[in-house]
Amino acid sequence: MTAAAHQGAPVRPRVAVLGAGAWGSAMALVLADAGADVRLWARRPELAARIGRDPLRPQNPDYLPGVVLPPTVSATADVGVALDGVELVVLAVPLQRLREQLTGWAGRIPAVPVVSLAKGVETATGRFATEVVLEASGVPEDRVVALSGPNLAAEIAARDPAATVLACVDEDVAHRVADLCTTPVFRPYLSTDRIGVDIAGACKNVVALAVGITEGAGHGANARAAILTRGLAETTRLGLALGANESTFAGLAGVGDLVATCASPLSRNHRAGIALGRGASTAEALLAARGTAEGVASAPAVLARARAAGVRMPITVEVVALVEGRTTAAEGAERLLSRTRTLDGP
Ligand SMILES: NC(=O)C1=CN([C@@H]2O[C@H](COP(=O)(O)OP(=O)(O)OC[C@H]3O[C@@H](n4cnc5c(N)ncnc54)[C@H](O)[C@@H]3O)[C@@H](O)[C@H]2O)C=CC1
Ligand SMILES: O=C(CO)COP(=O)(O)O
Repeated sequence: MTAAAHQGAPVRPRVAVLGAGAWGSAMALVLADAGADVRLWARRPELAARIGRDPLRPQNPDYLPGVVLPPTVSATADVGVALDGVELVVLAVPLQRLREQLTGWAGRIPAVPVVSLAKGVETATGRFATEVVLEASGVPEDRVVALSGPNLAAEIAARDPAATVLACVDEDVAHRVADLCTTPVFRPYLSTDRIGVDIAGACKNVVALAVGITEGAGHGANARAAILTRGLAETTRLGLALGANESTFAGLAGVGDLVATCASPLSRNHRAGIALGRGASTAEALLAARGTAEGVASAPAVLARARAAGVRMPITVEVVALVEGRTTAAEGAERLLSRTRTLDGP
């Protein structure tokens, strides 16, 4: 027993956040505010050193400029140090890099809940984020939790109020994770529809690109709302085909995240979409995003998954064509508007 525990001081749970980009760093702040000692793992030793230069005022200016993290966040580039004695592991690595990292950490992840923060589809396999976690880590399904919702990292790091969804097939595990990350301004809701939450998060990035494209092409609020709503309809269609619950798409991880991402200039996918709509190349749009815009890599994989399931996703089709340089925003809009008349809804 430590001296602190012996004297009755509360013992802070220890948690690991693996990935020190914007979202990993913001979640480290939330977990620390909720009472945890957080080990934030950065792939690059120089980033870990920069974050921890002043241990009383840790900062990650490259990803969260102007934000001082709580002193109970410590950074390391040694994953063994990060994982030592933790009650929770949070994965905050961009999706296209997640499998290689998890494979490298094989056998090192302790038997605790593992939370996946990524939103996307792996291009090589068509797998959604928690499917990659399950396959590459060997962690059983009842310990894998998808966290997703309207959660722009900069707003969370500024302690602006927000809600999110924690989805796990075992609701008790989602409750345990919620206990570790609830703060006065960060409120988790629970779900058992892990795959639905994953699908919603991946597809909203593609829809955010489409809304940005519409905006960049100079169209107004009506057009943007049409793309958002019909984007949600095709996302729901895919979800239903893959076994998700329809209600998930009407919740925080569905319409909630779409509204936040499609409305906010903080969204990297939104910014990339605006650039594409103005005629930028995909490479230029990725630079304009200033950070990971998962929708660009994920869109073709979402479409492949939809086609394999026999699901129509006309907006995603046009995003993919534009990202692959096969069409223009104007041609895409014309095709979408001239499609065969159909019923509203998914
Ligand atoms: N930033 C946000 O507001 C939110 C992001 N997300 C999701 O979280 C995931 C991570 O995004 P962000 O932290 O925002 O990205 P980011 O662009 O801010 O940072 C990505 C981080 O990953 C690191 N990285 C790159 N390759 C890596 C590798 N092979 N192994 C380990 N780390 C590597 C980068 O150095 C950087 O530190 C994405 O899937 C994103 O969609 C979800 C909700 C909110
Ligand atoms: O997922 C997000 C907000 O919920 C962040 O969106 P971007 O990845 O587009 O910045």
